[in-house]
Amino acid sequence: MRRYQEKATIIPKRLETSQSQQPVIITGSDLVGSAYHWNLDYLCAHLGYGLYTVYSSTSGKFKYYDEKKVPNVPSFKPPTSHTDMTFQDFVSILRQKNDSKWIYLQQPLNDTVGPRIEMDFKGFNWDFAYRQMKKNRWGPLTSNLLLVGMEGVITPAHYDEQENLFAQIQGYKRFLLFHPDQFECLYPYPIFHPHDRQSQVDFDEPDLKKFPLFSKLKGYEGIVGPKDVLYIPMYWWHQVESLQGHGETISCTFWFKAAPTEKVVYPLNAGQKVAIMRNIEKMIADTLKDNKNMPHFMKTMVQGSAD
Ligand SMILES: CC1(C)c2ccccc2-c2ccc(C[C@@H](CC(=O)O)C(=O)C(=O)O)cc21
Ligand SMILES: [Zn+2]
Repeated sequence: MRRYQEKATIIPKRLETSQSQQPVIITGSDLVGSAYHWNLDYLCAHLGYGLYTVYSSTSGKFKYYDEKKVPNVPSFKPPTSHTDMTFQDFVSILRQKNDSKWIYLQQPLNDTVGPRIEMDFKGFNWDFAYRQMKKNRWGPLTSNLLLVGMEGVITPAHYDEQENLFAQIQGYKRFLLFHPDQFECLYPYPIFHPHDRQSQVDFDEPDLKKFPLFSKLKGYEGIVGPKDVLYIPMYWWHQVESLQGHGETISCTFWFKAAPTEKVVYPLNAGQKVAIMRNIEKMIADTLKDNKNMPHFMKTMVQGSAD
């Protein structure tokens, strides 16, 4: 990933989250201590023969897209494809080291896994996870995603709408994180677009004519290795690269719903403004029914009141 900017703030290392919705790399939590022995052979032997969703990309970049929104953009060409296969098949493709084919397994950890994996899963440091949940007033845990990525894969810049404790089990991942207030430097796709929540800017070849504020982007950088847990606050943009030279990466995410907003306190924070922008954009799209008119309609709305 070409360095898009000279200096990035290094994500601080702590023993647990602070209540300030700031990213931290948590060390020593043993959140997934019972999975430190997970490697490809162990997972092959114990994950069972369920089918796993495996994404493939010709570019090494895995820009997520929402299949339900593809009809909204007739010209949309999916940048990745996915198939379901057994973990054993995934590992044999991974080991073919065919460098024109990049693959990335992502799969909710559910009850199809074998008894050994279930035992490891039950052995996670749930006490730590729930302590962070209570301390930060997050909502309930919604899912744990198992991720196995080929070295070099990149998940381009996007934000998620849940709080995330990202546990690294094997390999190294470089994270670039950006505060929600960097929204205008990252030019998200429209909500109705399949790439909703993703940045339109290609960090390797940024089109500064089309996206001039990208050069003003300021962010955080951190490398997570085995046993590290990164707290990715909701609405924070992140781009993730599985570092070359350290083999495949194995990660597990812990996604929590947002904390309930009791009393709205002014001034609103950047995350709240993103939520409001999303709600307004959804209302306009529902009212207009025709997504093509959205940009013009919203520009008219703003320019109309420019004077
Ligand atoms: C790219 C991929 C495999 C994917 C394809 C299709 C649908 C969803 C996803 C998805 C969701 C989460 C991640 C993990 C992480 C990025 C990373 O670690 O690479 C991240 O963004 C997060 O933890 O929030 C990765 C993926
Ligand atoms: Zn994400």
